[in-house]
Amino acid sequence: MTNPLGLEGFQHVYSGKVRDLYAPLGPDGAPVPDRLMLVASDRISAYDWVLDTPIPDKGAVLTRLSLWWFDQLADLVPNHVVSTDVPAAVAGRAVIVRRLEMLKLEAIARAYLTGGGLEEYRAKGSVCGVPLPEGLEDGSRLPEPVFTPTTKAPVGEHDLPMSPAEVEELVGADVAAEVSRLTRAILARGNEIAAERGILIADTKVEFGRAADGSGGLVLGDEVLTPDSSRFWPAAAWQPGRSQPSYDKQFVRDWLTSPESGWSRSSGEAPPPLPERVVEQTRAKYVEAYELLTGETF
Ligand SMILES: N#Cc1c(N)ncnc1-c1cnn(Cc2cccc(F)c2)c1
Repeated sequence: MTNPLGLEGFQHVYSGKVRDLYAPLGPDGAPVPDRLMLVASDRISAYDWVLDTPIPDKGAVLTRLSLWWFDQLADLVPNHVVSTDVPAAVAGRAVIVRRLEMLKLEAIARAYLTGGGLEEYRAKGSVCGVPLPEGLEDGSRLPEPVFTPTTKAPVGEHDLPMSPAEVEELVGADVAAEVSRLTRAILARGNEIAAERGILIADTKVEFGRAADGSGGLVLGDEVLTPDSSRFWPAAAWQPGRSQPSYDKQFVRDWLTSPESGWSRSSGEAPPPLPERVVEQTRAKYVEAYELLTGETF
């Protein structure tokens, strides 16, 4: 398996849209059994495309934000973070984590109604089997966060909504209830903190695993409450009844859908490279979100 970043002592395991997974190698050249390294790239995706143009520092900003959230949530749930002692080539945007047996589901919670949840609500008056009040619109705040899990689809396929019964069949009733409780609690805590700082987190996707030896309970893996795993909205612009502007991707979306880009979503062609001003505006939004939420300077 090729090693895209040429990281000595690491074996490339998997590449997602914007992140990569590596296995640290031991002195014998074999993967260290209970460790992985998550690397966040500067890649950005929009309209289901990974864009050609990187956003400088995006990987580092989102890594630092996720680490900060793991700390804010440590009283709620243990996490997989081991250290940030990583190769210089990925310093600041990679994390050494405990290797877990990951649950085969995307644990999603929604605090505001939009996207796929809104579509289901409009069709059924409920989301993932949870009845919702009448009269909700795009962007409506839900009475409390709703657990709306999906499958982890193979690459190139779409994740599918899971009913409570399907989650219980997959992981058992007790673990299903705990995953639901924790996912909703993480989003509620995230919004308690973010709303004070001008950001609404409409929904979020987290991943849980269990220690490989089966000991202990659920461990929070992956990344947590970043603009890549969650919908971030500027609180000041919140207006139910329309599509909400994205905190971090609106400059990209606006340019790609403007005549200036010469691109059409329906063309099936890859989007063109982003102009430098859009790159700089987008980088600034990631840094702004990090600094507002954490109170730290990037
Ligand atoms: N986190 C975590 C994790 C863990 N602690 N133990 C075992 N497996 C995983 C794991 C497997 N896939 N992913 C998703 C993912 C994340 C980051 C980059 C990617 F390319 C892909 C996470």
